[in-house]
Amino acid sequence: MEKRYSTHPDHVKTFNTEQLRQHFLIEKLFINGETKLVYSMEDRTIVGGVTPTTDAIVLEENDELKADYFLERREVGIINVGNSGKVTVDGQEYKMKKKDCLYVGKGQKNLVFSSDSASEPAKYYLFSAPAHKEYPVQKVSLNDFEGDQLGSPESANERVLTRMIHDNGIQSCQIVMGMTQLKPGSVWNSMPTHTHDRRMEVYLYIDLDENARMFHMMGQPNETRHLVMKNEQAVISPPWSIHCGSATSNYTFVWAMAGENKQFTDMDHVKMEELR
Ligand SMILES: O=C(O)C(=O)C[C@H](O)C(=O)CO
Ligand SMILES: [Zn+2]
Repeated sequence: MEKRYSTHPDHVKTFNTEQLRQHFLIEKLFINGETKLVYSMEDRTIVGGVTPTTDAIVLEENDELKADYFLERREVGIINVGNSGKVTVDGQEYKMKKKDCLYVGKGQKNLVFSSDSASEPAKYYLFSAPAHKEYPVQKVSLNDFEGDQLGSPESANERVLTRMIHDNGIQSCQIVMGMTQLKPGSVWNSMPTHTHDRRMEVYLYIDLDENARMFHMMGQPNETRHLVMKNEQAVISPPWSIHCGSATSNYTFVWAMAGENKQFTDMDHVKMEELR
């Protein structure tokens, strides 16, 4: 499991492009036939990609966790961003279409991931955080929700935000997770921007054309930086950092947070005049 340490905002100011990418960007999450896991010290979250092809993949316990099994002290939100497949949780099978979301709580021992087609595999995006209590396994599909209509075509940020794991949805200890879909012609996400010192966040960009690029913004509001990202790449946002971006075409992104306040609306909005 790859490890990423927490960073101090004063240190991040000194990073060049490569250092910024090493600390915050997750370039390749989905590798055919493999599990890729990144342990971030930001709220002790784990970001992962599981891409089963011919054989099913079992989510193994990891030596770094010093646990008997992966979810001994953790919970996980799983969103399939690839083709259809199945996830089996302690013998119970869940069919997973693209953009279906499965929450698996602390204490579930055996997670097995498979794809319906080896040549067009499912791609399971995982976001895990420490958990103190067991919550039931639950599955939802994107079309179970209407979503919140945000932005406007005039501001190039017309989008539908869907909360899946949150206070009034699937219950969890720490995880808040969902996705935002940008309408054609709209390219800006999360503007006006915000921070939330109470929790970290990860954005995974999907449905982005192969030749399109995302210019993801991060940093303290008065000291911003950007990362150029491609489809299916993820970026870690420390609690003190803004997180927003604009791409050269529309896209979808999965957002996932963990920390001490699960209220989605707990955000410190940044005034445009503060941005530098
Ligand atoms: O489009 C948006 O705005 C978002 O999706 C914002 C994220 O959900 C977020 O950053 C929540 O804290
Ligand atoms: Zn946020």
